[in-house]
Amino acid sequence: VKTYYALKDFEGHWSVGWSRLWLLRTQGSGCMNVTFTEINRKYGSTARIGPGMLLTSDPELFKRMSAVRSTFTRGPWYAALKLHPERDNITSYVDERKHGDIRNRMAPGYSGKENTHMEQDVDDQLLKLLALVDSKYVARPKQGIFRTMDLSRETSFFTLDVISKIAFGKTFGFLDQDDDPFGYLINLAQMLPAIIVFGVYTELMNLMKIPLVKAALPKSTDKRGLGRVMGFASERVRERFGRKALVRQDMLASFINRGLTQAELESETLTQITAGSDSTASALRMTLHFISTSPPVLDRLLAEAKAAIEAGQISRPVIQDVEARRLPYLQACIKEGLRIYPPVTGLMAKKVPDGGTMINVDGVDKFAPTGTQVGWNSWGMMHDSEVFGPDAEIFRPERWLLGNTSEKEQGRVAKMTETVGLCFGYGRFGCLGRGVAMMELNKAVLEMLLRFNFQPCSLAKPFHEMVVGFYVHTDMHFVVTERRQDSKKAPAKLIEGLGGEANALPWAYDA
Ligand code: HEM
Repeated sequence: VKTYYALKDFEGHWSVGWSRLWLLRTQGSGCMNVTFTEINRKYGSTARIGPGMLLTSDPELFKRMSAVRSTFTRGPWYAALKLHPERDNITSYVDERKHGDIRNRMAPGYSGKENTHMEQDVDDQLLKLLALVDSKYVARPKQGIFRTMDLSRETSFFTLDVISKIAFGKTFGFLDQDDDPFGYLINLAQMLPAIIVFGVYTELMNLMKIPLVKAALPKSTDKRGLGRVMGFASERVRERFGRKALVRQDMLASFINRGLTQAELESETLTQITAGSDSTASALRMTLHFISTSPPVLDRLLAEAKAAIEAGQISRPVIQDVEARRLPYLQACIKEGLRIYPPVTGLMAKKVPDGGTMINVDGVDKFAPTGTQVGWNSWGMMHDSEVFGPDAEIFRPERWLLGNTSEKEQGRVAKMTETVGLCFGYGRFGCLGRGVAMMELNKAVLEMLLRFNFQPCSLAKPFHEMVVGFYVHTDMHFVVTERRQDSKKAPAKLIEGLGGEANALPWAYDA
């Protein structure tokens, strides 16, 4: 009764003041993003979703909670992100001091400033992906070759190989084998729902101390799944220690230089892989999906790219990150892809500090007591028509281009840009891999579309989806054909605005 009354000012489903079952059912439904968005639309920008638990789609509250000097802390929800049986990792530390310390030591490695091979490593993996698509998946009907490609798998293989290459200097080999030899993706799809249950019933984390449960968790000696990937990462870590230690200039080297121990590294590398691959893969596949199913958008993007190639502004065979950031329409497409399908849908719940706090819900101040957790509704935030316009449900990159130079218009685009940046979190919890992710998207979106035409096999059901913090996409079958390189010049009206920084999302998070 006390818990119920503590949050009585906040509206929500009738049961959520008393029980966590509604939250568990919603999170397990496979479409929690949609239900959460309905809740925030119906009950206010911050609504109640469980005893002691709120949900917000309000960008201002989200920024206030994550800001560098905010007194909000991570809520118990974060403990569910502990993937290793014994050790925490950067995403799971609830203790602010420990999180701050490890973050400070890991940020330089993630930023790429100490990793001189990073861009070349991304290029190499992209070229491998392009060659694979060309040799194995391009349909050539005139030669009687009909085949399809599962974009969900290939995009995951690409981001997994990129992250392993830039992190440890060696790829997992997903693209080489064009397969998931470890059963990693299947195992991840099984683990994510468990993380959701632990996020709701955090006390269940104690089960991990039971030897039988502990034995079932992924470990580096496993032959398959997440454990096999952990094993691969552990081997790479081991190579850097001892008498004949391997010396390389990459993320791992940067972490070691900042004093991370072998044990810390083994736990962090698994997080690096899961945080760094799935999010970017889903952004890439969904952006490709939306562009290739919107012919006017595709035409305009290709026109911009071809004009830039003709003007010598794009390196071949792979565009450089800095060049991509100067293409306004490419940037608009990438931001629109992140917005329409924000890659992280987990609650990332922050905790109200001692003394409680006032939360403004659509103009009305409401009191949230100490310890209340406030979860994030990323989908609702990115589909907010107040910020993104009345057509927020539609993929329309044009919304990111300035209609005129008035202050009002600049303010509109600046507000959207700031809000879409929240896809990566904010402030002291913001994504450390944002620069890497943007580099992958800048290159892969353009180079894939310059070479290939993608046509979904089924327009009625282009893919299967399960939303469990990340997205598990399967059966995303496309017919891929070679794009004819015609030399016709692109119409000028499609390519205006080249040059400058194109309002790109910043290269790296720099607080
Ligand atoms: C489009 C791709 C990506 C998106 C949308 C994304 C989004 C996020 C979000 C929402 C958070 C948590 C924010 C919070 O707790 O409030 C996060 C944290 C993090 N991400 Fe990403 N991420 C992406 C790609 C990557 C990549 C490629 C890497 C690694 C190279 C990475 C590494 C991390 C790390 C290490 C953290 C934890 C930061 C901390 O706890 O201090 N992410 N990301």
